[in-house]
Amino acid sequence: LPWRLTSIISSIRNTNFSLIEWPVLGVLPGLLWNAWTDNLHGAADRTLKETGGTFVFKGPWFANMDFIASSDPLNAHHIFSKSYAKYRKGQDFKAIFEFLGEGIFNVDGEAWKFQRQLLHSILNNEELQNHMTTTLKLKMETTLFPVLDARAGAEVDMQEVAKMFMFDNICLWVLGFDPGYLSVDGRSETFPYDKAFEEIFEAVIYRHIVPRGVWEFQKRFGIGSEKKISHSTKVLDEFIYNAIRIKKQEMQKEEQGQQLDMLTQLSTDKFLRDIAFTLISAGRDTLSSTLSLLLWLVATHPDVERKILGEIERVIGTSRFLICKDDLNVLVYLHAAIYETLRLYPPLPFEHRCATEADVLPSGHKVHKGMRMLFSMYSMGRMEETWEKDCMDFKPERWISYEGNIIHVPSQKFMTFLTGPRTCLGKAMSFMLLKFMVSSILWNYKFEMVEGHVVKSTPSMVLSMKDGLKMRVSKRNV
Ligand code: HEM
Repeated sequence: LPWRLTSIISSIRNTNFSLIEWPVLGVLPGLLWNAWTDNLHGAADRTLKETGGTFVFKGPWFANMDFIASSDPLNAHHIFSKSYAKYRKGQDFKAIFEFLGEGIFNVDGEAWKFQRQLLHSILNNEELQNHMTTTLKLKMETTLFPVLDARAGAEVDMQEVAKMFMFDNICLWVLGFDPGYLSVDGRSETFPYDKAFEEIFEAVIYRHIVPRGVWEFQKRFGIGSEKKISHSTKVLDEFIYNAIRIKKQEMQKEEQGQQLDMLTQLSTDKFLRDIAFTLISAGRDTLSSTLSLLLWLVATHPDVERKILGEIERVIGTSRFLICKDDLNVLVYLHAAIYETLRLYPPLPFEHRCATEADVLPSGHKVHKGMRMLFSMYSMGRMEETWEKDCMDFKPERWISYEGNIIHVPSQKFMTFLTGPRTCLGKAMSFMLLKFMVSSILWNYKFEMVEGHVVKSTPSMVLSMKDGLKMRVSKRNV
């Protein structure tokens, strides 16, 4: 064990990971787990910086675990755009993310094309977007603001509030009903969905760092994180299937016993479940993660807060909320602050692909067929080569041109929403919703960090704060 420990530590420090003697059944996964869990994405970032942006990880020959990790923009362009056909999600991705079923994140080829077209038209529908801002405003007025009023002066975990608030909203938009998770009475212990998502997203990281055979073995016998993932998937499935059943019954009633619409007829409950699960996971965590990280960054950068408030004042005037969607276009500094948050803290910190054939990356690294590619967006947002010497500073100004417009950064350099044909379909919508929420929240409430609270990240597929975001909230005199 001491020899292995030394070799593991030196491998982690060295530029090339070559772990030939991998004690597959537990020892190394456990060590790596402990070494990395404190700041997994930070550890990956440090290693990528030391290796010039790309390294090869060699697992034992029998475990099929070799992968290339990279944060190099040229490699990003190659993998996600130029040679896109050579890099697919692949069978490993599908197995790791099996809870997404046949949803868009998990499929390639024709199935992906079909869902992309379908979701593109749904997410860009103006009527739906207007409905979303209307319900969001209503939810802020009737739930979020009363919750913040009730807790004024007390310690509030704003990450938890953001998660509950986004979960209610996303269910309203995707499933058509509001589960009422966030309420003035506080968190309901009988509401297991938040925990279920968290357990799944943490277990996904585990599935990335242990050989497939190991977690499949654990899954078969219901051991450790695999037990949690199967329980959590069941909990969420029950919730979504139930919502689909109620929705279908309502539609049937509305149609007075006639046939349901074509899509509902064509779609099986399983297909609707996969799409709903995908949209809820795509929207809930990315938006709540950005919202809480932005609140934290604003609270710890008073100059940024002052500038955001100055800009909002010019648009909102004496009301509590933005009046119309067009007002959002004027909020350039807030737009830049959101970009800056997403650069330093991408809600989805890494991406995963599988090579369908042998290839050579622009960085010179050889790729063999079936090899996994892990791409760190977290590290990419912190590269001096792209973001200059002050890359670690939170500075929304870097996104604003001399003329006062948002500077366009090519997506292979700012990859928070990915680049290439599989770019996020919810980017424009996310900016709209975030600007609408953040402007109203910051205009009405002031947030200060609770003394001594340290913000740390969890080892999860979605960037999230380990001990929450403890803040003190007070009402502003608008
Ligand atoms: C700050 C917010 C968001 C960020 C940072 C973000 C980021 C991403 C990333 C990195 C991907 C690529 C994932 C992959 O290929 O594995 C993606 C894909 C996607 N996103 Fe987002 N997302 C955000 C919000 C949303 C929202 C609100 C929706 C809609 C409800 C959405 C819908 C989608 C869809 C449907 C895809 C799949 C695209 C495809 O595979 O062709 N996203 N997003």
